[in-house]
Amino acid sequence: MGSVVDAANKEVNGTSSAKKPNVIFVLGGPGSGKGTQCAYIVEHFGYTHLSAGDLLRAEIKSGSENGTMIQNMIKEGKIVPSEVTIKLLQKAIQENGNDKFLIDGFPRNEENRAAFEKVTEIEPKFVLFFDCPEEEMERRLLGRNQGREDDNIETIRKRFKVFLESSLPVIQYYEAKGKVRKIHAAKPIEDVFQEVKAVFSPEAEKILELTNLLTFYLGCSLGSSVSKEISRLIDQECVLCSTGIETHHHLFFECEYSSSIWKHFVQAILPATPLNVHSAAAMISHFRHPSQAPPVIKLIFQSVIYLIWKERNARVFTSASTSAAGLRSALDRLIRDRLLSFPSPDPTPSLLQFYFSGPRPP
Ligand SMILES: Nc1ncnc2c1ncn2[C@@H]1O[C@H](COP(=O)(O)OP(=O)(O)O)[C@@H](O)[C@H]1O
Ligand SMILES: Nc1ccn([C@H]2C[C@H](O)[C@@H](COP(=O)(O)OP(=O)(O)O)O2)c(=O)n1
Repeated sequence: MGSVVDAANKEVNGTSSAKKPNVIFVLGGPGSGKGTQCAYIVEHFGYTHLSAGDLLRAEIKSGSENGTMIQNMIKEGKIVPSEVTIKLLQKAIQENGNDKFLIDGFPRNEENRAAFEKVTEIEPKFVLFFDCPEEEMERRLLGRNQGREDDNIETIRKRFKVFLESSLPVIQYYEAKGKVRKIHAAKPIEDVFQEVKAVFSPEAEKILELTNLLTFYLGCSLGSSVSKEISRLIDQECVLCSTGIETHHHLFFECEYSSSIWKHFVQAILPATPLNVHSAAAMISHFRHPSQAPPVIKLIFQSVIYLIWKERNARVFTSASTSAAGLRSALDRLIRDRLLSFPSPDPTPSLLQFYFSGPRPP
């Protein structure tokens, strides 16, 4: 049976308990510079580069039974069936000792994306998207000079069409999940890499972690002003307790002020004070009975995270502050208002009645 932490990992990352490699999808139109930048990332950040196109071309060369089919599809600028490409990617991942991969040129359509997720249960950490105008990509492809059969103007135009119709929707899918890191790719190689480097910096990692955390709890993707504000949340003193460094873990879970808010719900509704993002997620996913519990618990988590974040911002920007007791009352009101707007489930008691079986603020 999986542990609570396993379940939490699954809830947060969409992965099962087995250690999954860290995957970044590298997407962009043909000739946007994906392969070129991947080589730099490998050198600077220790990733292994897997190019779906290179794996397919190697498969043609190897004389495999699929070779002719793959060759014909590439010549036409079409996308090879997912099962073929995914098998090659899986094999390459398994044969490699590394645990972090740049998967370049994949997923190229919705079928690629859904099949990869289903087969591997891997959710990318983020998607690096090289945004480049068509004229520039065309110029680069015509000058690429690697002897590729598909770098001729007729096939290039077909590949552009496939990119717009099939690949852009995949990027939009990840955009809605807050996972796309867009790079302006029309600049000289070194300048593009400066932008890429910023995405891989330790600071960016912390921002990514916190953005994912807030997106997960608030159940929506975050606006750019929130993302900008999150980027400030690094290595400065916590404004709620003034005794710790304001990492996301500290701010939402460890801080005395925040943990006193969580404690308010312990025993009656929550089994314990959540110590971190994983235990919080595990609590949500493990409360299956009674049926009223999961939505109420999810709402409690969203509301606590939301109000702690709001309180933190009020202190940073307006110097106004609310005591922990005041915040607990505001929280109680917020939760009751939200529960009143939920449709009543059958059978009774309602979500609100379930919530009232918990503690009242002092
Ligand atoms: N920023 C850039 N400016 C000019 N040429 C570039 C740039 N990035 C890549 N190239 C060149 O453009 C061509 C296509 O780049 P490549 O990395 O193979 O693109 P992709 O993998 O996206 O198809 C290559 O010949 C490469 O040397
Ligand atoms: N996921 C993928 C990736 C590439 N392919 C095929 C179809 C693409 O036109 C070719 C070339 O892809 P590759 O990523 O090497 O090159 P470009 O980004 O088009 O320059 O390979 C595929 O069918 N499925």
